[in-house]
Amino acid sequence: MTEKSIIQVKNLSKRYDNNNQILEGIDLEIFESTFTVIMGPSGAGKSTLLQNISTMDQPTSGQVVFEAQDLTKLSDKALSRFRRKEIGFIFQSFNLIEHLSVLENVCLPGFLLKSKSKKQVIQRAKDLLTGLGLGDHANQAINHLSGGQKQRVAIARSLINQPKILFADEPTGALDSTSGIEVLDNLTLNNQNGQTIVMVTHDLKAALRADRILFIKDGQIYGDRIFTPYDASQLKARRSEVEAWLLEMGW
Ligand SMILES: Nc1ncnc2c1ncn2[C@@H]1O[C@H](COP(=O)(O)OP(=O)(O)OP(=O)(O)O)[C@@H](O)[C@H]1O
Repeated sequence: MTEKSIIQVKNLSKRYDNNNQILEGIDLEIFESTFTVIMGPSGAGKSTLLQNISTMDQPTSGQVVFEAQDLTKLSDKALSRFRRKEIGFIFQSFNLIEHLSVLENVCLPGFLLKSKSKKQVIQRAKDLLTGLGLGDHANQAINHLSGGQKQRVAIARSLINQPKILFADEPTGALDSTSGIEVLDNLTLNNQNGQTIVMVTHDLKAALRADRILFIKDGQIYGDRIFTPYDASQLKARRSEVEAWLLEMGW
């Protein structure tokens, strides 16, 4: 695991309008090229934490620092550019645009960022789709794809602008087991190539891919454990190790 910090979360709290305190005084660092998984009981605040770290939502108090900038202080315009340029996001429900083709979906964030020519964006999109086994589907309509294919399109879209961090909220939650494994294999491969990933999941198979697991309980970080990087040949031993720790956490 590298020790270069990419995001620092300082004393972050989140309270919704109905006044419930969801997250309380979270301090956390995410390190470059790591694969961090966030687990914990339903309603513990996992997605809220992900949304607040990734700037999809604003904390009630505290800081989220990225390259010496406090993201909670950015203007809407700066925040919007930050999101396009520096982060990718994958959702359980894919969030693809149904009336655009596969290729158009993947290219869209690249066209919006405008840091590369259209030709370069299209070429990168095609390369990403090929790498994800979707090279032959570029011109297909989204609604002709399976769930697993849709999630792989979403991965390609999330990577189009070479984000510093990829956030994923239950990316395998709506998939059958085989498609889920394909998506996890793609995420693992990207991580092995240096992509920093932070993923919320309930799925033990997904959690096994992590080199760090945060366990959230009652809006706080209850457990934070480093594991060796994922190695498919050591799956059985890893499963026992992760499962034992999660049981200790009360999973
Ligand atoms: N926009 C919102 N307004 C009010 N309360 C909210 C909002 N979003 C989430 N909550 C509440 O915050 C708490 C934490 O929700 P969150 O989705 O972060 O939990 P989670 O750990 O991801 O749960 P799950 O595993 O069930 O998805 C829950 O009680 C939820 O009802």
